[in-house]
Order: sequence, then C-alpha cells, then structure tokens
Amino acid sequence: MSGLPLSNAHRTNAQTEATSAHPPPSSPDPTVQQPEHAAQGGLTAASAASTSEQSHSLNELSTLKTQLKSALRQFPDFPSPGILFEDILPIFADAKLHDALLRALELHVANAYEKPDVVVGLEARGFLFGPSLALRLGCGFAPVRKQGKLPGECETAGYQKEYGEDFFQIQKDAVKTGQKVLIVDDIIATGGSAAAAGALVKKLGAKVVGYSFLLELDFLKGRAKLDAPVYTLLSSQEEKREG
Ligand SMILES: O=P(O)(O)OC[C@H]1O[C@H](OP(=O)(O)OP(=O)(O)O)[C@H](O)[C@@H]1O
Ligand SMILES: Nc1ncnc2[nH]cnc12
Repeated sequence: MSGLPLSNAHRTNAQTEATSAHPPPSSPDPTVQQPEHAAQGGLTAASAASTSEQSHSLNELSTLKTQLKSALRQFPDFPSPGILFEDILPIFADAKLHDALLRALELHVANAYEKPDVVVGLEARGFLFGPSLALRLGCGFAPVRKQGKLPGECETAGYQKEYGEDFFQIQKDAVKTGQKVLIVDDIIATGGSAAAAGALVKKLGAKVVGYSFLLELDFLKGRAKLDAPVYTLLSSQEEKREG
C-alpha cells in the first residue's frame, strides 16, 4: 500500500520545535503539519490540490491510529511488579496492521520532519519497523544495540529506563558527520533509552531531526529528555478492562 504524497514531503525547513502529541479530541493534531489556510491570499490550483492531499493524509492517519490502538495488549506486572507492559507484537502478526503502522509513520515523517538520511532504530523492538520505514523513506538504516553486540569501534552510553538500566552502543561509522537522523522505537516511557540513542548520534557529529514512537506513556514525561521534535502515534496508558 502506498500513494504517499511525497512531493509535499520532506521539506527542508520543517518544524523544529518539540511537538505535543496529545491535543483534545476536537483540536487538530499538532504533531502533523496542518494544511495552510485557504483564506490566506487564495489558493492556486496546485496548492489547492496539495491542501486536499494533506487533508486526506490527516484523515487517513486518524483511521490508522484507531486500528493500531485497538491491537495493543497489556500485561500487568511484567517484567517486574508495578509495570503495565504494552505488547505491540499483535500489530506484526497481522499484515494489514503492520502495513498500517508503516503507513502512519511514513505519513507523519513526510509531513513533519526534514527528510532524514538515516533512520536509527533501537534494539530490539525498534528493529521491527525501523528498517522497513527507512526503505519507504528512501534512506539508510542503522541500529543502536545493547552493549557487546556490535563489532568494531563503537560509542557507548549508559541509561536508565522504566524497568532497569542498560548500555547502548552504535558503530562509529554508522552515521556520518552532518547527516540527518530520525530515531525510532516502539515505546517512549521515561525517555532514557531514546535520550541515550540521541546522545550517541550526536557524538558522531550527526543531527537528530526527530524521534518517532508508536506509543508514549505520557505520564512518565519522557519527551522532556529529548531535544528534537518528538512524535508518537498513540499516547497514554489506561489499563484496558475486559467487557
Ligand atoms: O523510555 P524508556 O523508559 O527508556 O523505555 C523504553 C524502552 O524500553 C523498551 O526496551 P527494552 O530495553 O525493554 O528492550 P527490548 O526492545 O529489547 O524489549 C522499549 O522498547 C524502549 O526501547
Ligand atoms: N510499560 C512498558 N511496556 C512495554 N515496553 C516498555 N518499555 C518501557 N516501559 C514499557
């Protein structure tokens, strides 16, 4: 499935301010670039077509988000007591949902960020869709892995996450000085993992143009640790109840 309006995509001067992904339901989603207002000086045929294309993208994005949200499963007290674990794997068990995830991320990236040169995905769940997203965006992919998994010279950063602490590594030649990098992962909780990945990318002289996540546990305020625009497809964590 495709049809992304790539001609509108990947402006070089996209928004650079951190975005709030959680508007009241009636507000436009501030994480998505809104179409310019038609009343401002009138529309040319080309810009009218582009505005209509963008509105279509926004509607499509909203439908995709609803489908994805309903697929998530929760496991209380995993991997440790007090943690409500969000299981994203059912999305990948269903080809339509898997495609919906990639499409939703692709639509957002195309509308909101500078076109990245490299997508950096975080081990392990960031590997489930990072490479496919990179392919759709026409850019490279590089992994950030847990310590001891990558050969050759690496940069290392320690971090804390919602249920423990760890070390991340990136190979020194994974991204080049001046390259634009989009960091992707399944979930942002405390933001520790994503912030460590951002620090590694910056150590290599590259620029983080944004962070994209499938789900944000917004009560943990992880995005406050990140200093580039943040986009999450889904947010919050209310426990799903049976019946
Ligand atoms: O925002 P934070 O508090 O840092 O938590 C988010 C991170 O925690 C999970 O990874 P985990 O280390 O459990 O690894 P996995 O993907 O290998 O399961 C998740 O995939 C994120 O990477
Ligand atoms: N509550 C949670 N569920 C799944 N993955 C996580 N990573 C950090 N917190 C998590």
